[in-house]
Amino acid sequence: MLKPDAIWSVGAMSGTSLDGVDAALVLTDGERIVEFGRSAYRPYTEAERNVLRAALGCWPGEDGVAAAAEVVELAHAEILSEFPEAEIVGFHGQTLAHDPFGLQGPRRTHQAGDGDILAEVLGRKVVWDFRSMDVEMGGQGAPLAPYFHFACAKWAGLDAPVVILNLGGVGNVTWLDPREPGPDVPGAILAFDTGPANAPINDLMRARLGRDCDEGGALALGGQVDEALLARFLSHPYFLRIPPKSLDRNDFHDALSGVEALSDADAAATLTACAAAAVARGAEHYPAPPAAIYVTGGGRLNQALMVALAQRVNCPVAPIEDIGLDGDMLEAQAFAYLALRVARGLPTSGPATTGVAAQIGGGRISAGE
Ligand SMILES: Nc1ncnc2c1ncn2[C@@H]1O[C@H](COP(=O)(O)OP(=O)(O)OP(=O)(O)O)[C@@H](O)[C@H]1O
Ligand SMILES: CC(=O)N[C@H]1[C@@H]2OC[C@@H](O2)[C@@H](O)[C@@H]1O[C@H](C)C(=O)O
Repeated sequence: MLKPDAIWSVGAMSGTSLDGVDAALVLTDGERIVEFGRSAYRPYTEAERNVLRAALGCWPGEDGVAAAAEVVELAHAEILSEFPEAEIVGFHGQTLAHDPFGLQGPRRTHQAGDGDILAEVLGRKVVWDFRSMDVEMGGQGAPLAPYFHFACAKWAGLDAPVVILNLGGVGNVTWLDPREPGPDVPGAILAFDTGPANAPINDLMRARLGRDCDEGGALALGGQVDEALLARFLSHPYFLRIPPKSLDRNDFHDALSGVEALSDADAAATLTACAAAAVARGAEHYPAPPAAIYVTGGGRLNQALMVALAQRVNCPVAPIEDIGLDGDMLEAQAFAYLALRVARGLPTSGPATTGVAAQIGGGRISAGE
Protein backbone atom coordinates (compact mmCIF):
# COMPACT_ATOMS: atom_id res chain seq x y z
CA MET A 1 0.00 0.00 0.00
CA LEU A 2 1.37 3.44 -0.91
CA LYS A 3 1.18 6.14 1.68
CA PRO A 4 -1.26 8.56 0.03
CA ASP A 5 1.05 11.52 0.29
CA ALA A 6 4.20 9.76 -0.91
CA ILE A 7 5.24 10.72 -4.46
CA TRP A 8 8.01 9.77 -6.87
CA SER A 9 10.79 12.33 -6.89
CA VAL A 10 13.87 12.18 -9.13
CA GLY A 11 17.19 13.58 -7.94
CA ALA A 12 20.26 14.39 -10.02
CA MET A 13 23.82 14.88 -8.87
CA SER A 14 26.89 16.01 -10.76
CA GLY A 15 29.69 15.36 -8.29
CA THR A 16 33.13 16.82 -7.68
CA SER A 17 34.77 14.01 -9.68
CA LEU A 18 33.30 15.58 -12.85
CA ASP A 19 32.60 12.14 -14.31
CA GLY A 20 28.93 12.62 -15.16
CA VAL A 21 25.38 12.99 -13.89
CA ASP A 22 23.61 10.38 -11.74
CA ALA A 23 19.82 10.42 -11.55
CA ALA A 24 17.58 8.26 -9.35
CA LEU A 25 13.96 7.92 -8.28
CA VAL A 26 12.75 7.80 -4.67
CA LEU A 27 9.19 7.29 -3.48
CA THR A 28 8.90 9.38 -0.34
CA ASP A 29 6.63 11.61 1.70
CA GLY A 30 9.63 13.81 2.59
CA GLU A 31 10.22 11.98 5.87
CA ARG A 32 10.10 8.26 5.23
CA ILE A 33 11.65 6.46 2.29
CA VAL A 34 8.92 4.19 0.94
CA GLU A 35 10.79 2.73 -2.02
CA PHE A 36 13.82 3.27 -4.22
CA GLY A 37 13.20 3.36 -7.97
CA ARG A 38 15.30 3.03 -11.08
CA SER A 39 18.35 5.14 -11.86
CA ALA A 40 20.50 6.25 -14.79
CA TYR A 41 23.94 7.70 -15.47
CA ARG A 42 24.91 10.19 -18.16
CA PRO A 43 28.70 10.56 -18.45
CA TYR A 44 30.15 13.86 -19.57
CA THR A 45 32.05 13.73 -22.85
CA GLU A 46 35.75 14.61 -22.66
CA ALA A 47 34.95 18.00 -24.25
CA GLU A 48 32.23 18.70 -21.66
CA ARG A 49 34.56 17.66 -18.85
CA ASN A 50 37.17 20.10 -20.08
CA VAL A 51 34.62 22.94 -20.03
CA LEU A 52 33.69 22.07 -16.44
CA ARG A 53 37.31 21.65 -15.35
CA ALA A 54 38.20 25.06 -16.81
CA ALA A 55 35.50 26.67 -14.66
CA LEU A 56 36.49 25.03 -11.36
CA GLY A 57 37.11 27.64 -8.69
CA CYS A 58 35.05 30.25 -10.57
CA TRP A 59 32.15 32.33 -9.27
CA PRO A 60 29.03 33.51 -11.15
CA GLY A 61 29.87 36.00 -13.89
CA GLU A 62 33.48 34.88 -14.25
CA ASP A 63 34.96 33.55 -17.50
CA GLY A 64 33.89 30.03 -18.38
CA VAL A 65 30.97 29.85 -15.94
CA ALA A 66 28.21 30.42 -18.50
CA ALA A 67 29.65 27.68 -20.74
CA ALA A 68 29.90 25.30 -17.76
CA ALA A 69 26.29 26.04 -16.76
CA GLU A 70 25.16 25.25 -20.29
CA VAL A 71 26.93 21.87 -20.21
CA VAL A 72 25.31 21.09 -16.85
CA GLU A 73 21.81 22.13 -18.00
CA LEU A 74 22.03 20.18 -21.26
CA ALA A 75 23.26 16.96 -19.59
CA HIS A 76 20.57 17.22 -16.90
CA ALA A 77 17.79 17.96 -19.38
CA GLU A 78 18.80 14.84 -21.30
CA ILE A 79 18.93 12.46 -18.36
CA LEU A 80 15.97 13.86 -16.42
CA SER A 81 13.67 13.62 -19.43
CA GLU A 82 14.04 9.83 -19.01
CA PHE A 83 12.02 10.05 -15.76
CA PRO A 84 8.52 11.22 -16.76
CA GLU A 85 6.97 9.43 -13.76
CA ALA A 86 8.63 11.82 -11.29
CA GLU A 87 6.34 14.57 -10.03
CA ILE A 88 9.22 16.67 -8.77
CA VAL A 89 12.91 17.07 -9.59
CA GLY A 90 15.85 17.71 -7.24
CA PHE A 91 18.66 19.36 -9.20
CA HIS A 92 21.94 19.77 -7.34
CA GLY A 93 23.98 21.19 -10.24
CA GLN A 94 27.77 21.17 -10.42
CA THR A 95 29.76 22.71 -7.61
CA LEU A 96 32.37 24.96 -9.20
CA ALA A 97 33.50 26.79 -6.07
CA HIS A 98 32.79 26.53 -2.36
CA ASP A 99 34.18 28.94 0.24
CA PRO A 100 32.03 28.59 3.37
CA PHE A 101 34.75 29.99 5.65
CA GLY A 102 35.20 33.12 3.50
CA LEU A 103 38.91 32.45 2.95
CA GLN A 104 38.94 34.12 -0.50
CA GLY A 105 36.31 36.83 0.07
CA PRO A 106 32.67 36.68 1.07
CA ARG A 107 31.45 33.31 2.40
CA ARG A 108 29.67 31.68 -0.54
CA THR A 109 29.10 28.55 -2.59
CA HIS A 110 28.47 28.13 -6.31
CA GLN A 111 26.61 25.33 -8.09
CA ALA A 112 26.42 25.83 -11.86
CA GLY A 113 23.11 25.21 -13.65
CA ASP A 114 19.88 27.20 -13.68
CA GLY A 115 16.81 25.43 -12.27
CA ASP A 116 14.45 27.88 -14.01
CA ILE A 117 15.73 26.73 -17.39
CA LEU A 118 15.46 23.06 -16.42
CA ALA A 119 11.91 23.51 -15.08
CA GLU A 120 10.89 25.09 -18.36
CA VAL A 121 12.53 22.37 -20.47
CA LEU A 122 11.11 19.53 -18.35
CA GLY A 123 7.73 21.14 -17.66
CA ARG A 124 7.96 20.05 -14.03
CA LYS A 125 8.66 21.50 -10.62
CA VAL A 126 12.42 21.70 -10.01
CA VAL A 127 14.03 22.28 -6.61
CA TRP A 128 17.59 23.61 -6.90
CA ASP A 129 20.27 25.84 -5.37
CA PHE A 130 20.14 23.70 -2.22
CA ARG A 131 23.25 25.15 -0.57
CA SER A 132 23.18 28.97 -0.84
CA MET A 133 20.60 29.71 1.83
CA ASP A 134 22.37 27.51 4.34
CA VAL A 135 25.60 29.47 3.77
CA GLU A 136 23.71 32.77 3.99
CA MET A 137 22.32 31.66 7.36
CA GLY A 138 25.82 30.95 8.70
CA GLY A 139 26.09 27.26 7.72
CA GLN A 140 28.69 25.41 5.68
CA GLY A 141 26.21 24.63 2.88
CA ALA A 142 27.52 21.03 3.01
CA PRO A 143 27.23 18.18 3.56
CA LEU A 144 23.50 18.01 2.77
CA ALA A 145 23.05 14.25 2.44
CA PRO A 146 22.93 13.60 6.25
CA TYR A 147 19.14 13.98 6.74
CA PHE A 148 18.72 11.52 3.89
CA HIS A 149 21.32 9.20 5.45
CA PHE A 150 19.23 9.21 8.62
CA ALA A 151 16.14 8.19 6.63
CA CYS A 152 18.23 5.47 4.91
CA ALA A 153 19.29 4.05 8.29
CA LYS A 154 15.62 3.87 9.31
CA TRP A 155 14.74 2.27 5.96
CA ALA A 156 17.49 -0.33 6.50
CA GLY A 157 16.24 -1.06 10.04
CA LEU A 158 19.58 -0.25 11.74
CA ASP A 159 19.52 -0.16 15.54
CA ALA A 160 22.95 1.13 16.59
CA PRO A 161 25.02 4.26 15.82
CA VAL A 162 26.80 3.96 12.49
CA VAL A 163 28.79 6.14 10.12
CA ILE A 164 27.92 6.59 6.48
CA LEU A 165 31.04 7.58 4.58
CA ASN A 166 30.87 8.99 1.06
CA LEU A 167 34.14 8.64 -0.86
CA GLY A 168 33.62 10.93 -3.85
CA GLY A 169 36.04 13.58 -5.05
CA VAL A 170 35.89 14.82 -1.47
CA GLY A 171 35.07 12.57 1.52
CA ASN A 172 32.21 13.24 3.92
CA VAL A 173 30.75 11.39 6.90
CA THR A 174 27.45 11.26 8.70
CA TRP A 175 27.55 9.78 12.19
CA LEU A 176 23.98 8.93 13.12
CA ASP A 177 21.98 7.16 15.81
CA PRO A 178 18.91 5.53 14.21
CA ARG A 179 17.39 4.80 17.63
CA GLU A 180 16.43 8.49 17.81
CA PRO A 181 13.07 9.39 16.28
CA GLY A 182 14.44 11.96 13.81
CA PRO A 183 17.61 13.77 12.71
CA ASP A 184 16.53 16.93 14.51
CA VAL A 185 16.92 15.37 17.98
CA PRO A 186 20.14 16.53 19.72
CA GLY A 187 22.68 13.70 19.56
CA ALA A 188 20.99 11.97 16.61
CA ILE A 189 23.40 13.13 13.92
CA LEU A 190 26.76 14.79 13.22
CA ALA A 191 28.23 15.42 9.77
CA PHE A 192 31.28 16.94 8.13
CA ASP A 193 33.69 16.64 5.19
CA THR A 194 36.67 14.47 6.15
CA GLY A 195 39.21 15.63 3.57
CA PRO A 196 40.19 15.00 -0.03
CA ALA A 197 39.25 11.51 -1.28
CA ASN A 198 39.35 10.52 -4.98
CA ALA A 199 39.99 13.97 -6.53
CA PRO A 200 43.77 14.07 -5.95
CA ILE A 201 44.11 10.41 -7.02
CA ASN A 202 42.17 11.12 -10.23
CA ASP A 203 44.24 14.24 -10.94
CA LEU A 204 47.43 12.20 -10.53
CA MET A 205 46.19 9.43 -12.82
CA ARG A 206 45.15 11.91 -15.49
CA ALA A 207 48.42 13.86 -15.37
CA ARG A 208 50.76 10.85 -15.28
CA LEU A 209 48.94 8.09 -17.17
CA GLY A 210 46.04 9.74 -19.01
CA ARG A 211 43.54 7.60 -17.06
CA ASP A 212 40.41 8.71 -15.20
CA CYS A 213 41.08 6.91 -11.94
CA ASP A 214 43.22 4.25 -10.21
CA GLU A 215 40.94 1.35 -11.22
CA GLY A 216 40.42 -0.91 -8.21
CA GLY A 217 43.34 0.85 -6.48
CA ALA A 218 45.72 -1.40 -8.47
CA LEU A 219 48.47 1.20 -8.82
CA ALA A 220 48.35 2.24 -5.15
CA LEU A 221 48.44 -1.40 -4.01
CA GLY A 222 51.88 -1.75 -5.62
CA GLY A 223 53.36 1.44 -4.09
CA GLN A 224 54.99 2.58 -0.85
CA VAL A 225 53.47 5.34 1.28
CA ASP A 226 55.68 8.38 1.83
CA GLU A 227 55.21 8.64 5.61
CA ALA A 228 56.75 12.13 5.87
CA LEU A 229 54.33 13.49 3.31
CA LEU A 230 51.42 11.77 5.06
CA ALA A 231 52.46 13.26 8.43
CA ARG A 232 52.69 16.76 6.90
CA PHE A 233 49.26 16.32 5.31
CA LEU A 234 47.79 15.34 8.69
CA SER A 235 49.18 18.48 10.31
CA HIS A 236 46.78 20.61 8.22
CA PRO A 237 44.69 22.84 10.54
CA TYR A 238 41.45 21.58 8.94
CA PHE A 239 41.70 18.37 10.97
CA LEU A 240 41.68 20.31 14.25
CA ARG A 241 38.56 22.24 13.35
CA ILE A 242 35.48 21.17 15.29
CA PRO A 243 32.66 20.09 12.92
CA PRO A 244 30.47 20.98 11.12
CA LYS A 245 33.02 21.83 8.43
CA SER A 246 33.24 21.41 4.67
CA LEU A 247 35.73 21.61 1.83
CA ASP A 248 36.18 22.66 -1.77
CA ARG A 249 37.55 20.09 -4.22
CA ASN A 250 41.07 21.52 -4.35
CA ASP A 251 41.46 22.86 -0.80
CA PHE A 252 44.28 20.43 0.01
CA HIS A 253 46.25 21.04 -3.17
CA ASP A 254 49.18 22.74 -1.39
CA ALA A 255 49.12 20.28 1.53
CA LEU A 256 49.77 17.46 -0.93
CA SER A 257 52.73 19.08 -2.67
CA GLY A 258 55.75 16.80 -2.79
CA VAL A 259 53.79 14.01 -4.45
CA GLU A 260 55.18 15.16 -7.83
CA ALA A 261 58.61 13.84 -6.83
CA LEU A 262 57.35 10.29 -6.16
CA SER A 263 57.05 7.41 -8.62
CA ASP A 264 53.57 6.75 -10.06
CA ALA A 265 52.86 3.86 -7.69
CA ASP A 266 54.28 5.59 -4.59
CA ALA A 267 52.35 8.77 -5.39
CA ALA A 268 49.10 6.80 -5.76
CA ALA A 269 49.79 4.87 -2.55
CA THR A 270 50.53 8.09 -0.66
CA LEU A 271 47.44 9.97 -1.90
CA THR A 272 45.31 6.92 -1.07
CA ALA A 273 46.79 6.74 2.44
CA CYS A 274 46.08 10.47 2.88
CA ALA A 275 42.42 9.99 1.94
CA ALA A 276 42.05 7.06 4.37
CA ALA A 277 43.96 8.78 7.18
CA ALA A 278 41.77 11.88 6.82
CA VAL A 279 38.67 9.75 7.37
CA ALA A 280 40.29 8.05 10.38
CA ARG A 281 41.26 11.45 11.87
CA GLY A 282 37.59 12.44 11.71
CA ALA A 283 36.69 9.68 14.16
CA GLU A 284 37.88 11.84 17.06
CA HIS A 285 34.78 13.97 16.52
CA TYR A 286 32.19 11.17 16.66
CA PRO A 287 29.83 11.47 19.66
CA ALA A 288 30.14 7.69 20.27
CA PRO A 289 31.99 4.83 18.54
CA PRO A 290 30.02 3.58 15.53
CA ALA A 291 29.10 -0.11 15.13
CA ALA A 292 30.27 0.07 11.51
CA ILE A 293 31.30 2.41 8.72
CA TYR A 294 29.22 1.91 5.57
CA VAL A 295 30.95 3.29 2.49
CA THR A 296 29.20 4.84 -0.49
CA GLY A 297 30.58 6.65 -3.57
CA GLY A 298 33.13 5.48 -6.13
CA GLY A 299 35.92 5.16 -3.57
CA ARG A 300 34.37 2.00 -2.17
CA LEU A 301 35.49 0.28 -5.40
CA ASN A 302 39.12 1.21 -4.72
CA GLN A 303 40.55 -1.77 -2.80
CA ALA A 304 43.68 0.11 -1.76
CA LEU A 305 41.53 2.82 -0.18
CA MET A 306 39.22 0.35 1.55
CA VAL A 307 42.16 -1.63 2.97
CA ALA A 308 43.95 1.53 4.13
CA LEU A 309 40.76 2.65 5.82
CA ALA A 310 40.10 -0.66 7.55
CA GLN A 311 43.65 -0.59 8.95
CA ARG A 312 43.11 2.83 10.50
CA VAL A 313 39.70 2.57 12.19
CA ASN A 314 38.37 0.51 15.10
CA CYS A 315 35.19 -0.87 13.57
CA PRO A 316 34.14 -2.90 10.53
CA VAL A 317 34.25 -1.07 7.18
CA ALA A 318 31.82 -2.31 4.52
CA PRO A 319 30.32 -1.12 1.25
CA ILE A 320 26.87 0.34 1.75
CA GLU A 321 25.42 -2.47 -0.37
CA ASP A 322 25.75 -4.55 2.84
CA ILE A 323 22.66 -2.75 4.17
CA GLY A 324 20.79 -2.90 0.87
CA LEU A 325 21.62 0.59 -0.44
CA ASP A 326 23.11 1.59 -3.82
CA GLY A 327 26.53 3.19 -3.40
CA ASP A 328 26.54 4.55 -6.95
CA MET A 329 23.25 6.39 -6.59
CA LEU A 330 23.01 7.49 -2.97
CA GLU A 331 23.75 11.17 -3.67
CA ALA A 332 21.23 11.38 -6.53
CA GLN A 333 18.67 9.71 -4.26
CA ALA A 334 19.56 12.22 -1.54
CA PHE A 335 18.59 15.14 -3.76
CA ALA A 336 15.34 13.43 -4.76
CA TYR A 337 14.50 13.12 -1.04
CA LEU A 338 15.68 16.65 -0.18
CA ALA A 339 13.65 18.16 -3.06
CA LEU A 340 10.42 16.92 -1.57
CA ARG A 341 11.48 18.09 1.88
CA VAL A 342 12.03 21.60 0.50
CA ALA A 343 8.69 21.52 -1.34
CA ARG A 344 6.91 20.40 1.85
CA GLY A 345 8.60 22.96 4.11
CA LEU A 346 10.71 20.40 5.99
CA PRO A 347 14.31 21.17 7.01
CA THR A 348 17.24 19.88 4.97
CA SER A 349 20.07 20.89 7.30
CA GLY A 350 20.65 21.99 10.86
CA PRO A 351 23.28 22.97 13.43
CA ALA A 352 24.70 19.41 13.63
CA THR A 353 25.05 18.88 9.87
CA THR A 354 26.15 22.21 8.37
CA GLY A 355 26.42 24.41 11.47
CA VAL A 356 23.56 26.62 10.26
CA ALA A 357 22.11 28.66 13.12
CA ALA A 358 18.75 26.86 13.08
CA GLN A 359 17.21 24.11 10.96
CA ILE A 360 16.37 25.31 7.47
CA GLY A 361 14.93 23.92 4.26
CA GLY A 362 17.36 25.32 1.70
CA GLY A 363 16.53 25.37 -1.97
CA ARG A 364 14.72 27.40 -4.61
CA ILE A 365 11.62 26.09 -6.31
CA SER A 366 10.97 26.69 -10.02
CA ALA A 367 7.54 25.66 -11.19
CA GLY A 368 7.69 24.40 -14.77
CA GLU A 369 4.44 24.55 -16.72
N1 LIG B 1 36.37 0.90 -10.01
C1 LIG B 1 36.92 1.96 -9.40
N2 LIG B 1 38.16 1.88 -8.89
C2 LIG B 1 38.73 2.93 -8.28
N3 LIG B 1 38.14 4.13 -8.13
C3 LIG B 1 36.90 4.26 -8.61
C4 LIG B 1 36.22 3.19 -9.27
N4 LIG B 1 35.00 3.64 -9.62
C5 LIG B 1 34.92 4.92 -9.22
N5 LIG B 1 36.06 5.30 -8.61
C6 LIG B 1 36.39 6.62 -8.07
O1 LIG B 1 35.21 7.24 -7.62
C7 LIG B 1 35.03 8.49 -8.32
C8 LIG B 1 33.56 8.74 -8.52
O2 LIG B 1 32.94 8.70 -7.29
P1 LIG B 1 31.57 9.44 -7.04
O3 LIG B 1 30.74 9.32 -8.27
O4 LIG B 1 31.06 8.94 -5.76
O5 LIG B 1 32.10 10.92 -6.89
P2 LIG B 1 31.32 12.29 -7.06
O6 LIG B 1 29.88 12.10 -6.76
O7 LIG B 1 31.68 12.86 -8.37
O8 LIG B 1 32.02 13.18 -5.96
P3 LIG B 1 31.42 13.93 -4.65
O9 LIG B 1 30.73 12.90 -3.82
O10 LIG B 1 32.66 14.47 -4.01
O11 LIG B 1 30.53 15.00 -5.18
C9 LIG B 1 35.79 8.34 -9.60
O12 LIG B 1 36.18 9.60 -10.11
C10 LIG B 1 36.97 7.49 -9.16
O13 LIG B 1 37.97 8.30 -8.59
C1 LIG C 1 30.00 21.96 -1.86
C2 LIG C 1 29.78 20.57 -2.36
O1 LIG C 1 29.29 20.37 -3.45
N1 LIG C 1 30.12 19.58 -1.54
C3 LIG C 1 29.95 18.16 -1.89
C4 LIG C 1 31.33 17.54 -2.12
O2 LIG C 1 31.21 16.16 -2.46
C5 LIG C 1 31.31 15.39 -1.25
C6 LIG C 1 31.39 16.44 -0.17
O3 LIG C 1 32.03 17.51 -0.88
C7 LIG C 1 29.99 16.91 0.30
O4 LIG C 1 30.19 17.94 1.25
C8 LIG C 1 29.14 17.51 -0.82
O5 LIG C 1 28.28 16.60 -1.45
C9 LIG C 1 27.35 15.76 -0.79
C10 LIG C 1 26.36 15.24 -1.77
C11 LIG C 1 26.59 16.40 0.37
O6 LIG C 1 26.28 17.59 0.34
O7 LIG C 1 26.22 15.64 1.28
